[in-house]
Amino acid sequence: MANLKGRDYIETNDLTRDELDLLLDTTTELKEKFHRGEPTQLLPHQTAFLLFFDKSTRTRNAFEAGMTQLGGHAHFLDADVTQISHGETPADTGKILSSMGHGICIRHDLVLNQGNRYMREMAEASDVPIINMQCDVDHPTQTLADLQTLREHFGTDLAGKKIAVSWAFAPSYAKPLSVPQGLITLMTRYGMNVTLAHPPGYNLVGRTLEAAKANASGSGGSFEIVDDMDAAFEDADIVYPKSWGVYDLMLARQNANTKEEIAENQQECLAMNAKYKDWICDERRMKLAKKSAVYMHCLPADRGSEVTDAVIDGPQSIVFPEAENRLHTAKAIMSCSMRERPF
Ligand SMILES: CC(=O)N[C@@H](CCCN)C(=O)O
Ligand SMILES: NC(=O)OP(=O)(O)O
Repeated sequence: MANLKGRDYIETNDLTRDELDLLLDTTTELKEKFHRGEPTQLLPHQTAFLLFFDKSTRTRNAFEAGMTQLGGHAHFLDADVTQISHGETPADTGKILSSMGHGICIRHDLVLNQGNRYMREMAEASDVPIINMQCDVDHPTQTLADLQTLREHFGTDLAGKKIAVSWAFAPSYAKPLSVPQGLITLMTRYGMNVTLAHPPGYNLVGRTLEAAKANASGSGGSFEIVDDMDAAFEDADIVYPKSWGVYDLMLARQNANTKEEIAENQQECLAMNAKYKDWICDERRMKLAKKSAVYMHCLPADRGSEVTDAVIDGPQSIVFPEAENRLHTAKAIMSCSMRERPF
């Protein structure tokens, strides 16, 4: 029987199907109890540290409210106001925090080759579970909530469903690559037919593409890459259009040391994005998908650029139930990793 006590949750690909299913079943149980108003104090007196290198609305609040509902406390840490900003190492930070609490949750997503490595180094040194609240490789608490939302909508057998994970135009900022990477890696585990679409230059990290291919062949699903948003939407059951940054520029950020260099990198990325303003999810494109298709987005969405108001506020959109599921999955991940099997 699957048991995740003491385990890290850094990439969904680190877990077996049974372990992922345990998290999904626990999510369902916790969600039902939440809506019935029943207590779920599975982690009394426990502390989870929430360490953020980047902004958040959903993730922070899902983990903070979630930990309160589990009977424990979530302690928010802005990396900029800790000694991390003076160079204290992930190993030392992890050792200290794990001597004072029961779990460490981290968001470190903005630069390729940094966030995932940071979490792995901290995990190596710390005695408590490390939970990835978004890194450069994966956003596994988001994609688990997405999978939960799909199971609620379509039922637990998602094999054969077509999901279009497409790049979309955004003028706001160069968004991380981790959501599309996490989606193609996880949805292919569940036998889904995953189509990834993006303009040239918006490729994803190679090892996540390899994982998606391997996962699809292992589950009887499929994985393909196209350069045309319409083709991806054709006959899809699920569309998940969202923006992400230019691969080479996201990689080059590793060498950007000053605020000015990062701002320049951001401007170059937005200038490239502006070439593809027609990559928007609008009502015409939604008609290419199945009539029964659902629209998803991790949020925040750039309204009017990534998606029209008519689509995101329309009958096919499931973005708000999807966002609510961030709470229930966060609780499932914390309770399964920070104690014995709860149910
Ligand atoms: C962290 C960030 O700024 N952007 C995130 C939003 C949260 C994840 N769904 C992104 O679009 O990937
Ligand atoms: N979807 C998501 O992770 O949102 P936040 O960036 O607001 O946490």
